[in-house]
Amino acid sequence: ETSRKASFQNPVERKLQEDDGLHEWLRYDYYNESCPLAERIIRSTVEELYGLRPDVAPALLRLVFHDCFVEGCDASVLLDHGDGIQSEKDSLPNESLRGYDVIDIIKLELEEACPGVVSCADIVALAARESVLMAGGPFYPLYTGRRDSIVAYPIIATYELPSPLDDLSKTIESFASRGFDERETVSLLGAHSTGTIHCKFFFHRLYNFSGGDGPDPSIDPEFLQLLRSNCNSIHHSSRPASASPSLSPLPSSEDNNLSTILSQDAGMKMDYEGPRTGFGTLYYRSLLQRKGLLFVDQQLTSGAETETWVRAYSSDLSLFQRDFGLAMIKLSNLKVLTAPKGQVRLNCRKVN
Ligand code: HEM
Repeated sequence: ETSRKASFQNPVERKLQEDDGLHEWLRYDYYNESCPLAERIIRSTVEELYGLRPDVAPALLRLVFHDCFVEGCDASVLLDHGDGIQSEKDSLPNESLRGYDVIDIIKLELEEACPGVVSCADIVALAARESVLMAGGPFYPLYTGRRDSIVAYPIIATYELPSPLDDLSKTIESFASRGFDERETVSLLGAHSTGTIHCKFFFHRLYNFSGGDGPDPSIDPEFLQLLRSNCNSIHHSSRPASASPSLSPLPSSEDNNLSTILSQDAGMKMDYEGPRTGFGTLYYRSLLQRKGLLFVDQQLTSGAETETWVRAYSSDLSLFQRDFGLAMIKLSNLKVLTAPKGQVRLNCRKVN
């Protein structure tokens, strides 16, 4: 047992061990005795829900990023406002975060099978892994044994989650502050191969970019026309109606053009060239064709090192899949809480 732990020991474990020695560690199959079916239940529930609503996959993938980036993978993002909790859900970067209802469904299934055993933080990490598979990405092994926080961090969520308007150096700095190098950062953004980006997040690039007269010059001209027409069409909504119930309402419409657009909930599917046909390569190829949706995406081609990785991933799917899997493992292990810290919430939206 000792040698097994030693050989799997990663920096997170080492850090935890140094802290006090009382900690349990994350390990593979943490629930193998307490809830042997846990991982299978999570997999089958995600698969089933994906069959009904394929947009659960991008929702859950984004959720693990927004959870882990803010004080670690502790399900703090799931806590509702109230009872002394100021929720992270209300912070600006989490405005269109979705999937809370999906986590509730998975949690219910697990509570039925093994009450009070499986943490919400593990559910978030494992559900994201299954979502990556559903979206056509790689499988990656994950440790389990994360515990849930008893607080939320709305200020950190507001100021430390990266913005779609960030330039490359800001993005690199932000990911470096969580231990990711440029290669890992480029691979993680490959998550933008799937899901929907609403016009409001790239609208600023289409007309008076950076206070100038014209559009963002880094956008391919034909693609610009496509984006403009997609975001201007009043009746257009690329999001199927069934996908919206857990979305925060967008700002109410006023008479000016921008608010009309915001209220229309219009957006672009990131896999607009076809679903599941290359989680990864297509995203990077589109960046090379100057067809990135978010400013932050397109910026990856503006630095020598990041551009090298964009090129590499655009042509080598297995390299991308390997790097993406490793980066997701690292993301899913950020600053976890292990026993005796934290708790296993009974309801993911509330502390016990
Ligand atoms: C610089 C870093 C990042 C920024 C600024 C960023 C920003 C955004 C924005 C603005 C959206 C659009 C949301 C909407 O229209 O409702 C989005 C969507 C998404 N992001 Fe990111 N993101 C970043 C990194 C990541 C990472 C690291 C992951 C996962 C590993 C991720 C996964 C996703 C997914 C899957 C979606 C689609 C969500 C959906 O369809 O509901 N993002 N992101």
